[in-house]
Amino acid sequence: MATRLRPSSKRCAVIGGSGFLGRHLVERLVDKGYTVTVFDIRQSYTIPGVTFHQGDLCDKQALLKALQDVLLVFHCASPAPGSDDRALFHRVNIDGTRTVIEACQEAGVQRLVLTSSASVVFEGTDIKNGKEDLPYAKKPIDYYTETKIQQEKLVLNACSKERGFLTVAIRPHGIFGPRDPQLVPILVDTARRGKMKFIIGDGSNLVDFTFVENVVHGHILAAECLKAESPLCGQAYHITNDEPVRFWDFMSQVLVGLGYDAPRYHLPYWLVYGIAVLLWFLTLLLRPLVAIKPTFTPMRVALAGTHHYYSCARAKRDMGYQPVVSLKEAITRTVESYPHLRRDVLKGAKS
Ligand SMILES: NC(=O)C1=CN([C@@H]2O[C@H](COP(=O)(O)OP(=O)(O)OC[C@H]3O[C@@H](n4cnc5c(N)ncnc54)[C@H](OP(=O)(O)O)[C@@H]3O)[C@@H](O)[C@H]2O)C=CC1
Ligand SMILES: CC(C)=CCC[C@@H](C)[C@H]1CC[C@H]2C3=C(CC[C@]12C)[C@@]1(C)CCC(=O)C[C@@H]1CC3
Repeated sequence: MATRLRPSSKRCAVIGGSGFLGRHLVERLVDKGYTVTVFDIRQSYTIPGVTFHQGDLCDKQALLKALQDVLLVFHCASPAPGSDDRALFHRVNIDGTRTVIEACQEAGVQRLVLTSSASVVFEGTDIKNGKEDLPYAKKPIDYYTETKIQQEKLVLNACSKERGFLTVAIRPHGIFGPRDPQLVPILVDTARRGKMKFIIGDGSNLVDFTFVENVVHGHILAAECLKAESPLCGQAYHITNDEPVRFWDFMSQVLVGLGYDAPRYHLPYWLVYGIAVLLWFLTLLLRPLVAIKPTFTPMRVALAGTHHYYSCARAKRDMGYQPVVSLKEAITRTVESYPHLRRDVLKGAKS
């Protein structure tokens, strides 16, 4: 007679495990001896021992198949923040997250760790050493932020010690590192089109950029500390590098590391923001005729020209979090991981 083994606490599923953060998380979990199942709309790699389930997280039946015998779930799937598709954000981040919660509860999952974002409190104005008790943004700066807020509320409100279903949300900020499809590639593309000459504002604004391995470390610590008697239940935690840096110094270090010039000329913040808003309206008006994707969206200008850095004191206190990779080492490793984006290599490929 076949005997069914009891699900192990080292068995977990990563929803969004094919993405940038998700894949780093999967790799670390495997290193730590976890048995990992990935659920994602696409499969972008293979790792021996990791099981892949390709499907849409809005499909409960597909999720239920992937969550069999799983006690711990990481949910780090989301449409890309750069997409301007409100219906898609709503469907995946809000309706889809509701489906994830229901599927977890039906499958007997005990712990759910959500990747939220520190931007849930960002309204486009300065945040200095922001704590988790800041109110959610009343006027979210884009559809991404609007739906990340709803997503986080859904997950935290689902936490129930009575039902044995515990939840926690990790709020990283400005994740970067090897294989990131956003920050470095967009930066290099902007520089190659000659648009990275200008500093928006006076250049003194401090920002958190968080190395992906620190974000992964925060997620795993949260999962391992999430117990019925722990303070983590139903709470949100900032996870950063704990080394706020001037936005334009960070950008310059990455650009110079890859052989591009650092931005030098200053432009007034409100002028650039105003132009970005005008361009955004224009793209909306022209959308039926042409699809334009402006580089400087109001969101990016706000992120580039304001202070936005967060305290991770709560994560230090409740889960003993400390960044495992310093900002200096993280930038070096990131720059080294993009040899194909170096100016000399791209120039050579063109000629
Ligand atoms: N990058 C950053 O700076 C920050 C990110 N975050 C959060 O971290 C998480 C991970 O981000 P990141 O790794 O950068 O993003 P990625 O886009 O690299 O990863 C997300 C993954 O989820 C997949 N996915 C999207 N929609 C669905 C769906 N309906 N069903 C199943 N899978 C789906 C994506 O597939 P596909 O690529 O095909 O869409 C992708 O593989 C997100 O929740 C994001 O909001 C928070 C703070 C900062
Ligand atoms: C001004 C300019 C063109 C800069 C290029 C870099 C930007 C693409 C990044 C700088 C800050 C980044 C960031 C995010 C995406 C990439 C940047 C805009 C997020 C919006 C990703 C999703 C989040 O949850 C918050 C991030 C904040 C920082």
